Amino acid sequence: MVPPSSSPSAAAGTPDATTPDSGGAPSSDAWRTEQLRTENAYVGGLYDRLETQRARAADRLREIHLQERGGTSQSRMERDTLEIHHTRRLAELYAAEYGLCFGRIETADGEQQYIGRIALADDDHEPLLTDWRASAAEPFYRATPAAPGGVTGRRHLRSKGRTVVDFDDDAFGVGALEGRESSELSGETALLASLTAARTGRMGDIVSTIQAEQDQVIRSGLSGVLVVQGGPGTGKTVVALHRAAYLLYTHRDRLARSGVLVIGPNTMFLRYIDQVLPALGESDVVLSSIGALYPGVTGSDTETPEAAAVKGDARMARVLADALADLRELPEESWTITVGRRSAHREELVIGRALCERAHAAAHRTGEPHNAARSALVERLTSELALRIARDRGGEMALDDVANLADALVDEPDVQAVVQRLWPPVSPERLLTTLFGSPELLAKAMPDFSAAERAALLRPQPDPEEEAAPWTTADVPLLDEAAELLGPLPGSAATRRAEAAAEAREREFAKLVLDDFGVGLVEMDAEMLARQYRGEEALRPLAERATEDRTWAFGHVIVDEAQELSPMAWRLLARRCPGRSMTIVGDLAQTGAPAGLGSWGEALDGYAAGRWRTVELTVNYRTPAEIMRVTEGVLRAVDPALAAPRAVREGGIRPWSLRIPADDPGPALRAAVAQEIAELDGRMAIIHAPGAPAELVDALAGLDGVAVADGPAALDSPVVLMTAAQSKGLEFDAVLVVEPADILAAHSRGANDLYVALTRATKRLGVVHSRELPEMLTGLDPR
Ligand SMILES: Nc1ncnc2c1ncn2[C@@H]1O[C@H](COP(=O)(O)OP(=O)(O)OP(=O)(O)O)[C@@H](O)[C@H]1O
Repeated sequence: MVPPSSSPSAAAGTPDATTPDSGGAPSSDAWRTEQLRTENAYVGGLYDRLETQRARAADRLREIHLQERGGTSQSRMERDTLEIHHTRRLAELYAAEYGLCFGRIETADGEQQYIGRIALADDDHEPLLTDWRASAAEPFYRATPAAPGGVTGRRHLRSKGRTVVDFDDDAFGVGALEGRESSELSGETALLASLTAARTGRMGDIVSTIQAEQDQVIRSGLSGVLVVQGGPGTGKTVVALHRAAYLLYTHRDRLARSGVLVIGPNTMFLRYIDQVLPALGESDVVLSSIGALYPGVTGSDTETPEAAAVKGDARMARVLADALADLRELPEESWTITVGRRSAHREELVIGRALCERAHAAAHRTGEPHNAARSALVERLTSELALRIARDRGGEMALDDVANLADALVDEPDVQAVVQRLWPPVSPERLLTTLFGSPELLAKAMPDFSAAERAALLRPQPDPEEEAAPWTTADVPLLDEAAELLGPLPGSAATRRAEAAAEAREREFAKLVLDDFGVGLVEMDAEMLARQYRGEEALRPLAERATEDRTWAFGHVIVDEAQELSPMAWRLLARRCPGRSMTIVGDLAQTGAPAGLGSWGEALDGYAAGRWRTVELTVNYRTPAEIMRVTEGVLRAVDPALAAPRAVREGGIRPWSLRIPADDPGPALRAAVAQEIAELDGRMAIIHAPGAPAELVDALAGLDGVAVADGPAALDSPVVLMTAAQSKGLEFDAVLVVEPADILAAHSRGANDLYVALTRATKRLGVVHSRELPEMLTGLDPR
């Protein structure tokens, strides 16, 4: 319970708490101290209430745990469901600890409403705290001095632990204070404090300082495809994650069953963002990169840009279908086989091309994927052969006998060999390996690609004794496309794994059932068992179930750095989101991938024509104005028509450049890095062109805290060495760009990569070079 002295009505009792009484000025120490005392009393009451709620949820959980494990399976299921519910609630209540309440609004009628991470009410259901996602909280984020929408005052609270240590007031309308400059930023002081705080290697949430244009994106409707275009640092990533939390809150019934998928460019980025949603109390979200969307495979980033571009090309869908068609043989004229080798009815059969074509047609007519359609081919082939045998034997043969004969033919080795040639069972892995290993097949299936493009895909057939080359990220959409064409392969490793897991779960469930009813006492109806089993299955965490299932249909898909996705990756995502409820977040100026996008229509017109809308974010929260000025020429080189987002602040630190000797760059580079480390408060990235950074690593060897970005954990180091492509989506207090001319020259989208590298810093930017500085880089102070 909130203590009476600090109840909402008591706080409202100071009619305009955001303005001073007649004796004080808004910034007078006495007035601020008094305001802080009032706010602390209220917020203290909210924490008491939070504790009460936690204790209640913990008690409920304890009661559930104390219940006998016995009872019917139905009652155990109910118990498990309740356990999940209360565990989740408890997690939510704990996640809300930090910054539980971060602001309040006041309306003309004197009503005050406190806004926080979750909703809290007293025992009479009187609201004490409004959840930031509730529609009632919208004015807190949307009100501006120009469009206050009934809000007369807004206060942002800043806390340390459970104590409110400061607050900022935005004044509106009639209550606006004279002489105070009105800013279009909401909670400016809190915002700037958060933007200039030292980075930790993990993205944090921004619930307390979401800006109006960002709030519109977050609360945009669920259906259709929302494209959020915005330059570097405009908050696209953080906004997309808050949108996931908002959508799960607002459409819980729909999305809790199907889940939300968030796609990021690589595992390092996923690690960078992975604490945002848990901090907002959300767990039914799957974070993945495209390279991890095919169960059982983790795509590596070892692809050449040429191969990645070809593999991402939309025409590859047809190439795979043609390559598959090529694996289905037809005889030139006929094949002759022997059946009944071990019986008295040994006979030779001629299987002509026309029969094989009819069998192929029967399989195609099913409309099933390749592996599933095989049985129709077998049926057609064996029944025609059985009829022929019956006719050849003369005399009448009962229909049942013909059917039995057809069944027997299925097991004939020669018939099986024919079926194998006509319609071999194929796994996605085998289809790709066969295609990439055969210049002839590549030439046949890819007539409209150049010889160089076909050569980019060629790789040696793996020696059966040796481990095959690992699959790459660009292979994953192809594997998925192939899986769609082929359907599951009975007996494949992936199917066996899934079957084994399912069997284990079924056994566990069957054991429960037997425990309930006793062996042999009750005959369970199979359908009932299955229903019960599906119930158990639903209790497994959604993220686990969705990740294992290639055919999972997500309720909403969020794609970050979406400009990097190839047409084949878009096809894969469209399959994962048949309802086309998506949020697409990106910046066409930052496209670095060879198969990446030139326009949003390229990706979306094919899947969601007339169902996608675009919004633009225009303010750069990350990069100070001094650094953005350095990037102006680079952005022009990317595309003269593009406009940079407006930097929200000057940083006060001039970006610099340092020329180092070309013949022995090591010592000077090391000295420059050491100097930056000495200045560093937070995290730093040293960004270089693609290729082995051996000399960089050598030069920096022994410097404290320097790590190579070879995995997500590298972000825990104070200083990370990475390529421009790896730095996409990340941010650091300081950035050192090494040899920008090499980044520019690395590939056709080098300017885009350089733009990305230069815009990663929140405070300091240095450029170290031994070659000429590219002319497009201006505004650097030479050291
Ligand atoms: N309203 C806000 N309050 C506090 N911090 C914010 C706000 N909006 C953005 N930021 C911060 O600005 C930084 C940039 O945000 P984010 O990474 O989401 O931008 P982005 O548009 O995805 O950038 P890029 O395209 O360059 O990767 C992050 O540190 C983010 O937390």
